[in-house]
Order: sequence, then structure tokens, then C-alpha cells
Amino acid sequence: MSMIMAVNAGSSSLKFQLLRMPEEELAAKGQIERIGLDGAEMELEWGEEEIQEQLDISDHEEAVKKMLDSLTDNQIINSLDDIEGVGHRVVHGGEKFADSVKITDDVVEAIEEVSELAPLHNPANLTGIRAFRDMLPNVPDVAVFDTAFHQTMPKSRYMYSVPYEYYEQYGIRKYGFHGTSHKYVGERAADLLDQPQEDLKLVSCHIGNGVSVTAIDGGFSVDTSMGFTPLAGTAMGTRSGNIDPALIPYMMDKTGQSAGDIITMLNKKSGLLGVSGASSDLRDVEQKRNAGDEKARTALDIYTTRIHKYIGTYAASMNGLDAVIFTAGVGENSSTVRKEVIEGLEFMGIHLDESKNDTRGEETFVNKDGSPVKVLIIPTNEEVMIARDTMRLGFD
Ligand SMILES: Nc1ncnc2c1ncn2[C@@H]1O[C@H](COP(=O)(O)OP(=O)(O)O)[C@@H](O)[C@H]1O
Ligand SMILES: CC(=O)OP(=O)(O)O
Ligand SMILES: [Mg+2]
Repeated sequence: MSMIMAVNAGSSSLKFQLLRMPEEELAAKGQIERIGLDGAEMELEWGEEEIQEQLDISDHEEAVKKMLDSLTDNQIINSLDDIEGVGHRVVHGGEKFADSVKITDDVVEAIEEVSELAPLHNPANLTGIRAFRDMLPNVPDVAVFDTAFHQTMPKSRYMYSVPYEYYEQYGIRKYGFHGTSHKYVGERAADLLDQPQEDLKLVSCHIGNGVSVTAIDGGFSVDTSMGFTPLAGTAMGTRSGNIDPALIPYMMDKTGQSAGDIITMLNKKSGLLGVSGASSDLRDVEQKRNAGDEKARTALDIYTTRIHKYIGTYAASMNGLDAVIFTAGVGENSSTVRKEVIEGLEFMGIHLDESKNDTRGEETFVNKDGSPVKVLIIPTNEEVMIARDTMRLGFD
């Protein structure tokens, strides 16, 4: 039996699970949310115990230290030596990584090289990798890439309609993200529907701080809303999603900002935060809207409409749909977002049951009985996928 730490550094959170493998027995799990915002919060659960703490945490490095201290302080492990392998979520693997990989200095360098393509994520992922490599130098570590599951997309979905040499010379193509999460919920959906994955057409909506929608046909990702970087697709907590590319030079001309400044604005100051002018956190924006705030209403309408349209698009491109899956922070927890996304898809045979939908955070069907297309909430578990790959690749 091996004690494996699975680390998932998101753009605004650090989540981890300590798992006994290969049994997949949870020894502890926790998360630090709202990193860099006012009132970061740590939750830690082990056995029957649970603690919650309000903290001041400004970046991911601080979050990693705090997390490890909390494991020894609470005697969940005796010392850091009890951890036998560490798996890390890495958001962008570029063209180089089509599967998970054991981490070496060369791998760290390769992840660094593609960091500019995922500026909100790879730097946070690398911070986690470096912190663990420093503290546990003799333990194998494995990187699990968000991009890997999407490597099965057909060329017509991953190519941009630009001169072909841009693909050949610069690797300019759609990569897609959240692949570990989409893969996990796709497998769980097949179990819950009691049908083999080969027979299923699914649309998976990962709605967290980052948002992506994926078409899973027969168990394979065939299209996904994010692109060359996690900036593309739907509107998100702080990201714009798709915009007319001609806007970039236009905004540069009008405001005197550089291309880099504009991309930073699109990554960090747009989406729910930019339109509402209030917050990137869905809960805050919902609260404002409910209090009558017009900008918050518009921000949420853009957010849910985009996801709604992807469901229609992907059903059309797969020529059918068996189930829609909601997962990640918002998808698992916000009944109003789920309701607003599904509203108006009844013509496609998707019927949400409002009373069943009034729930959060557990695997459940929320469609009406007899709805031809099922609607599922499936809490994602990127961590267990990461631990499995750490076992597969870390110990050879
Ligand atoms: N109980 C809840 N109700 C509504 N939204 C929630 C709830 N809990 C978390 N969220 C939302 O989930 C989002 C963060 O999702 P998460 O998947 O944790 O993000 P990350 O991309 O950083 O991993 C935030 O917008 C937060 O408001
Ligand atoms: C790829 C991505 O957007 O990740 P997250 O949702 O964790 O920000
Ligand atoms: Mg996430």
C-alpha cells in the first residue's frame, strides 16, 4: 500500500487528497479556496474529523506550506516521510505530453516552456511541483495534464481555420483543458446510467472558476470549448471566453495598452468579475443579482447563455445526446446556474426537475422522470485520477 498525495492547484484554489493506493482509500482531503482574495478559507477532513479555518493566504506557495503543516499538526501523518508519491495536476502539456509523465528536471523545464500558454495555471502548478520536490526530494512525482484527454479530438475540431503552416511551425491548434475532470465524470456517468461508455453521447459542463464544456462520444473527447489556451470558450470567473479577435488591436489602439496588457485584462479582469464590476466568485455575483444589480444580472446571463449554446452545438455535432453532466465548484453547487443553463433546451428532450435540482455536491440525477436526455450532477475527482497515474508511472 502506498500513501499518495494528489495535488490540484487551480487558478484560485489548492485542493488535495491523500490517498492509500491502490485501494483508493481516502486518508485526508482538503482545500484552500479564494487564494489571493479577501478571506481565504481552508477546509481539512480526515476520518470523522473536520476543521475549517479563515486564513490570509496570498499565493500558492504559502498555501502548499500551510497545507503540509496542517497534516502534521493534526497528526494525520507523522512526518512528511509518510508520503510516498506525489501527483500534480498540470494544466498545459502543449504538444509534448499526450499522457501523464514521471517528473524530471527536463519535464519541469518543458512545463515551464508552455507556461506562457496557461499563465493563470502552469505557474501555480509549478509552484506546487517545486515546493514538493524541495520538501520530499526522494519521492517520485508525476504530472497529469489537463490537455491529455482531448488528444483524441479529430483534426476538424482542433485545427483553427488559419494558414496550415501556423499549425506545422508553431503548434497553433486547440488543446482543450480540464481533461482529467471531463474523463472522470464521463466514466462515472456511464456507471450511473448503467451503460457502456462506447454507447453514450455526453456533454460535460465543468463550471468552476475556469469553465469548459466537452463533447464525449463513445468515451472519447471529440470537441471542447477551451482552445489553444484556457482563455477560450465560455465566459468564466475572470476570463472573457471567445471574443472577436479583431477587438484586440482595436482595444490596443483605443486605450494605448500593449497586446500583453489586453490579454491580461481578458484573463484576469473579464468574465463575471469584469461585467459585474463586483467579483469573480459566482456566489457574490448571484447575491448582487438577487439584490437587483443590473450588471450582475448581465454578467450571469452571458455566463449561462454561453454554456447553454455549447450544449446545443455539441448535441448537433454528435448527432445525439444521452446526458448532460454538471461538475466543479459552480456546476456541483449552484442550482440556479444549472437551471438557467438548461432552460430552453426542452425542445431537445432535456427536462430539468426543479425540486431534484435543489441539491448540491452529490452524485445525482436532476432530470424529470422520463426525460429523454438525462441531467446529472457528478462531483469531479481529478485527484483520484492523478493518484492512479502516480501509481502507474511513479514506481517503475
Ligand atoms: N455552494 C456554492 N454555491 C455556488 N457556487 C459555489 C459554491 N461553492 C463554490 N462555488 C463556486 O465555485 C467556483 C470555484 O470553483 P472551483 O471548481 O473550486 O474553482 P477552480 O477552478 O479554482 O478549481 C467559484 O465561483 C465559487 O463561487
Ligand atoms: C484550465 C482551467 O481553467 O482550470 P481552472 O478551472 O482550475 O481554473
Ligand atoms: Mg478547477
